[in-house]
Amino acid sequence: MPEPLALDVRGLTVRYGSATAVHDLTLAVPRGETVALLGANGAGKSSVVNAALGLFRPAAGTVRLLGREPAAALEAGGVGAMLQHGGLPSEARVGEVLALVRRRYDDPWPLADLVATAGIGGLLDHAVDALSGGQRQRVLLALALAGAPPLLLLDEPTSAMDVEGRQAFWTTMRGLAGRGHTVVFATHHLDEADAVADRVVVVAGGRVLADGTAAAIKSRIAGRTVRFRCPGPRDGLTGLPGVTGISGDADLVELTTSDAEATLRALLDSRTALPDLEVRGASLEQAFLHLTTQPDAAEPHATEGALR
Ligand SMILES: Nc1ncnc2c1ncn2[C@@H]1O[C@H](COP(=O)(O)OP(=O)(O)OP(=O)(O)O)[C@@H](O)[C@H]1O
Repeated sequence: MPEPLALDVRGLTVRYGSATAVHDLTLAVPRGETVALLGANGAGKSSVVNAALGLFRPAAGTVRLLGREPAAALEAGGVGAMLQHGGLPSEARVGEVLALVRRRYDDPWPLADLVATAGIGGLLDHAVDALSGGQRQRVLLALALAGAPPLLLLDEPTSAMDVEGRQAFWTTMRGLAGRGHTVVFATHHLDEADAVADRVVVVAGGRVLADGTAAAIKSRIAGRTVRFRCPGPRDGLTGLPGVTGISGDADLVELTTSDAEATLRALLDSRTALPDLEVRGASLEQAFLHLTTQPDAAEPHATEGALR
């Protein structure tokens, strides 16, 4: 018998009243993968995570976590979750909550290591009501890890963390992935997805728009970007050979081009200087915007699984 998938979502449809938030979505995550769910606000990421955790009964479709129904997988301690609006009991101290949750498991994550891994050493005596947003997320991480679960489902786990907290968090996740844990996380931080995930699933309108490595998704944008400092007028830049788009701020211009060489030749012919010139491949952010702003971005025929 092959090992069951860590996360096996088939034909998932989620409705809130008459509105359909997730349409017939299928997502298969083998054990050991780190998968990022990307999507704009309202794309359906939380709905997928919450349905995967069995928090409500979907309108259609099935979910299996580690080969079991969500409730059974959670009961068995196989799944750790961080929800977007994850609650903590009020009027308790962090250490008390952690002890309570660890007691649920036969073989909990050793306390000292758990505290160090989640970076909450200085918080154990703090009242949960007095935690900052980022501290709260670290405590929620510790609770999610308390049973040393093979599967982690994380909904925007770093949204309230500062840069240092985010870096520490992803170092922890990389360590877990290296030890064979499966990590599925929703995020708006495309840099995190690019740096951490083996696989990126772009969701729009409750459907999978693209599913592949960050490199494969970036390659969906043909061409490269040409950047340079340009405080003066930008007339004619969009008409240069190869240029498919223009962005940037007051000082810096960024041209997307399907033919960087032709664009550069034309720029050098027309300008005496191109200060701070850089030519780069497309970023995941550009690919994401490109994918999610296509007119047919959320139509049923979108390219589910096309990159795998
Ligand atoms: N409890 C609910 N009742 C009604 N509509 C809901 C509910 N939860 C989500 N929705 C709607 O379902 C759609 C998908 O929402 P969801 O929260 O899954 O998106 P998301 O990708 O997680 O968004 P965000 O990045 O903003 O967290 C949205 O249109 C949202 O308004």
